Amino acid sequence: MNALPGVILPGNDPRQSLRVRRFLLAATVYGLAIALMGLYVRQGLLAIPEWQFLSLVIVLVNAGLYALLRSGRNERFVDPSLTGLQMFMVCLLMGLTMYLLDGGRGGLLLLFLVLLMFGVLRLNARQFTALGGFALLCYAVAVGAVWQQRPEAFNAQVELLHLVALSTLVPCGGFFASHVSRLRRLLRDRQIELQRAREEAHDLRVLDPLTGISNRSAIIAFIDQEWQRAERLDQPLAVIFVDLVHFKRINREYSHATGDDVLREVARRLRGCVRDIDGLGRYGGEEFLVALPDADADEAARVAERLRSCIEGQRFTALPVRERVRCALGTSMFHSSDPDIWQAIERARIDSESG
Ligand SMILES: Nc1nc2c(ncn2[C@@H]2O[C@H](COP(=O)(O)OP(=O)(O)OP(=O)(O)O)[C@@H](O)[C@H]2O)c(=O)[nH]1
Repeated sequence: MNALPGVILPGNDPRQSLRVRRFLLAATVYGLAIALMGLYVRQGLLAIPEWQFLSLVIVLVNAGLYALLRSGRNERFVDPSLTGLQMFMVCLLMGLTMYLLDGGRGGLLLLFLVLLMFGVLRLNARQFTALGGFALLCYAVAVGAVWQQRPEAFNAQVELLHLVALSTLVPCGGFFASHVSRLRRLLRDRQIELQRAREEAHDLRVLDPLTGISNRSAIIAFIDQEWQRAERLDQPLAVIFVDLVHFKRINREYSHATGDDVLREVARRLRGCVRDIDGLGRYGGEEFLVALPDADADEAARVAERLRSCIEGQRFTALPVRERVRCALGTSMFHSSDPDIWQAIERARIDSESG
């Protein structure tokens, strides 16, 4: 079965693959029906040319459906699983088979019922009831035609029983279809919830809850990755250490909540001052790190000045007009002689203290 993906099944699309798998299962049942018809031929209930004709029609219908699914053209249909179309073909093929048989319709009818039950997997109760009604109609038309044209091949009592048995499929299948479609909805809701929970867990893992930018471990991981890339491509990598000066006083004079607002606003301004490819993270309480891939020392100094004016140049709405937030910035370049990223970060921190 492992060799199937890519050859018989579309290997790169799990939903298409599931549709083709389901189709192949139904095609196997058709294969069984053709084999069973061979027994009918031996019993004299079906003529050889009619068996060949039925087999050819079944093979052509299935080849067409497979080509639609495998080429991806099914995606253009309202229901890309083609369940409605497949069920429609089941009803027509069942009608044709029942018409051509001279007796023993019950046995093959069972296999067609199995094929109809595939509809339960995709159709809702209303659609399945309509399908069951259409199946009944096809059967009734087929045996009605036998009664008209070959009365010797028609047994009223048996056909009546078949029709009654077929009619029980409608409510039973409808019940299963509604149950399965409820389960499908439930599964979809659970998948959405799971996806949301995954995203939240990811955010909790990598984002700083106060500022929404990368947390310490995420910015360190980013720098580590960029450092390896810079080494490989022989490109420069700069880091800027940003420390808010006397932040303790802001907390003390205007409250911790005001301090939080200032930190959030600082993070927002920093984000607005760097490129999308640059890394920005909260390193500690009032300390931030900015990583600049492919930036040399001059570029890092220019960015540092821009960051300073972003923070110091405008007032913070959480603070009185006269109050300004000051910052100390330090820059550093990563060297290939550094044993790890911490040396460059430490150099930037020391640089911020001396500045
Ligand atoms: N509001 C708020 N304050 C924080 C947060 N994290 C750390 N701080 C505060 O930041 C201050 C950091 O103090 P220090 O390390 O002495 O830094 P500073 O007061 O800016 O002094 P210098 O860096 O030496 O200029 C402390 O008062 C912490 O309580 C936070 O999430 N929210």
